[in-house]
Amino acid sequence: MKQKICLLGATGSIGSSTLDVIEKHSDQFELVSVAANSSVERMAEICRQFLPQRAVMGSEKARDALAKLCHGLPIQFEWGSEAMEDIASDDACDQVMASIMGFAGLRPTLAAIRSGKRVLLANKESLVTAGRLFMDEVAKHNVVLMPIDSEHNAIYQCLPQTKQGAIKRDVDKILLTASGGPFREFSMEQMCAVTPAQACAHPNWTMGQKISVDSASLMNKGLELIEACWLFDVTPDQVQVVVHPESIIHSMVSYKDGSVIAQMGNPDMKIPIAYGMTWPKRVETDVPPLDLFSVSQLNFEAPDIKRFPNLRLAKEAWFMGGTAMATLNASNEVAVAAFLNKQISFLDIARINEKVLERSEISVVNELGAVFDADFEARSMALRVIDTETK
Ligand SMILES: NC(=O)C1=CN([C@@H]2O[C@H](COP(=O)(O)OP(=O)(O)OC[C@H]3O[C@@H](n4cnc5c(N)ncnc54)[C@H](OP(=O)(O)O)[C@@H]3O)[C@@H](O)[C@H]2O)C=CC1
Ligand SMILES: CC(=O)[C@@H](O)[C@H](O)COP(=O)(O)O
Ligand SMILES: [Mn+2]
Repeated sequence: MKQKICLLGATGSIGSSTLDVIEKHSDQFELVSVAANSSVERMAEICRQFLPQRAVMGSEKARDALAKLCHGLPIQFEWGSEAMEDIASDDACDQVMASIMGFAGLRPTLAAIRSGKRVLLANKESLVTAGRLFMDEVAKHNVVLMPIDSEHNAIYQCLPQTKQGAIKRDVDKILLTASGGPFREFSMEQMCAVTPAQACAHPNWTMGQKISVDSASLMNKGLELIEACWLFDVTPDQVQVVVHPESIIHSMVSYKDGSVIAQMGNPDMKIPIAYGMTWPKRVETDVPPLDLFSVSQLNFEAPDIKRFPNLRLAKEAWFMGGTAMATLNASNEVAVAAFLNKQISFLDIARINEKVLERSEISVVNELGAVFDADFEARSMALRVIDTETK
């Protein structure tokens, strides 16, 4: 029986790598539903090639445009967040790739969890913002949650495996690798004037714009630190961020006997995606095998939180607890969008995040509404800060 896949964020970078894996292993996988926001032409190509049963867009206008481009295809065209939740929980699928960018991915990812699907989690923002509630739902519905983020997938691979999944046993600490991004060696003065194009030019990975900017500001590592804490039930004190500019080691687990187990490979998301889709088995990918002679050297250094304060802010948000992580994430999403629109400078991103985190009221998260309220408030505050500072 083929595994039936629902692909949320089909038109993005993770979406595209997932489609490559599905295509290469079409004897094992079938794409049954897809969702994206507004990239109608790319979605039309996907629909023509894979003929999913259902395709959902972010707006009615985008849905209508897609339906027009795909006229005659036996596909149900829909729009809106409820339809996204519906395809993610539909009986027609077995696995959901959660690869919508940002907080917008939270509701459909939770819908997938609540309906017991295998969840392939790329959308780190949903776990970072909803944290404990998210993990409680995973436990309640006995869901296989496969981390797709390369570092977390690596950590998962480095842990002892059971039929239920990886377990944390005899672990001393997690070594979370970071490339350091395109500005690893830049001074503050140099970072003042960097452009969105420079920030999006990641040295090792080809990714969407938002996560690329996050990598450049080290917010990606901050989000990943929180992500690791929720996924592997550790605190930031048990996670050491290690800058490793080559992105060959994707993370490591250090055990109490002094052993360190690392997962390595060429930096290509098809590896963690295929692993998540086929676990506990492995399948071939078209990623070239790692040639250590051509890599030649692996380097390591400590992160510099003075130049990259977002990493510190993420750690602080974890210790503040409650809605602090949703607040920081929302501020960052707004600030990154403003940077990409050339409204603010690169260094303003962390400044805005710090102000919003400092000024926001942090509350306990007893139910999902608290997360959505914090997200809304922090977005409004971030926009106000940007508005005042750019006048
Ligand atoms: N790219 C990578 O290598 C990695 C990515 N991740 C995570 O995976 C997620 C996706 O990243 P990436 O693929 O790079 O991002 P992209 O920007 O390339 O793609 C984002 C996808 O999400 C869709 N989308 C955005 N907003 C909405 C919305 N409101 N409703 C529905 N769909 C929406 C986009 O649709 P449209 O095209 O129509 O806008 C697109 O399909 C992020 O959370 C990121 O942190 C994690 C590890 C690695
Ligand atoms: C591919 C992936 O998982 C990204 O999150 C990547 O790790 C970004 O790299 P850095 O944030 O380490 O620069
Ligand atoms: Mn990552």
